[in-house]
Amino acid sequence: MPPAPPSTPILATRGLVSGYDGSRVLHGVDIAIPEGGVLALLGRNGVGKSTLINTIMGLVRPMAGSVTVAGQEVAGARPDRIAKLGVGLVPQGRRVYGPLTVAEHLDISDRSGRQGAWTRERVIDLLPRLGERMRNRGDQLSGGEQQMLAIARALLTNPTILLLDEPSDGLAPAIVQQVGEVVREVCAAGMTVLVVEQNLRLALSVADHVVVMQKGAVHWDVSVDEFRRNRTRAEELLGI
Ligand SMILES: Nc1ncnc2c1ncn2[C@@H]1O[C@H](COP(=O)(O)OP(=O)(O)OP(=O)(O)O)[C@@H](O)[C@H]1O
Repeated sequence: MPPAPPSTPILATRGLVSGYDGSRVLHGVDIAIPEGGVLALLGRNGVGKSTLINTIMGLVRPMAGSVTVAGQEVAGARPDRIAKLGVGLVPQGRRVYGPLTVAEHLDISDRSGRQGAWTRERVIDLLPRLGERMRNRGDQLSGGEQQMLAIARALLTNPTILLLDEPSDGLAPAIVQQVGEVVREVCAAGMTVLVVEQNLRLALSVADHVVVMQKGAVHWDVSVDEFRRNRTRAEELLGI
């Protein structure tokens, strides 16, 4: 029997070059995630992790290279088109609007997102604290609650691929653990995930694959098991 053809990754970049005002931050990045895969994107500050996520989402315009979602080329497409193809973003810094209530945030995602299995009931079931805070404004929420809201908002758009940019940033250790549990549940539900995360323990607890970036390029692309076996190299690359 001939060997089965390699399955098309659901999210892939090839030779992706991107940056700001003509200056390059990404110098030809190749990543590929199979359906249901969870990739942790690691690297020191400023290597271009957020730039990669924002370029995939269409928020930063690529200068060259390709981004494909389920085989469809989307490099240079607008963020709303990329979202419609099933890419959801939990942005760095959460981007919660102070004057809007939790319910109003969720209404916006409900209206603008795709229909699917992530209903409001399911999302509140996953994030019960938000259910208790429905009438509270964004600026009345703790950092952890804002992060939960950012995750809820993205899930309500029913993505098939979720991009998470530093979900544990600035949170107390107990809250980091809660965020980790939520991310693990979302992954266990079969979501394809690309997560940028400084908290190595959290990153390795959710991911099956690791990409370490250096200076705008992929430096190391390995399974989590291989990463754990090369602890010294990992520490050297990440400066920990
Ligand atoms: N909006 C922007 N305009 C101009 N330069 C930017 C912008 N955003 C990021 N940069 C620059 O691009 C480079 C990569 O930043 P990026 O945020 O992608 O890195 P990162 O790996 O996500 O780092 P961190 O962990 O600090 O968030 C940095 O030199 C940064 O100053």
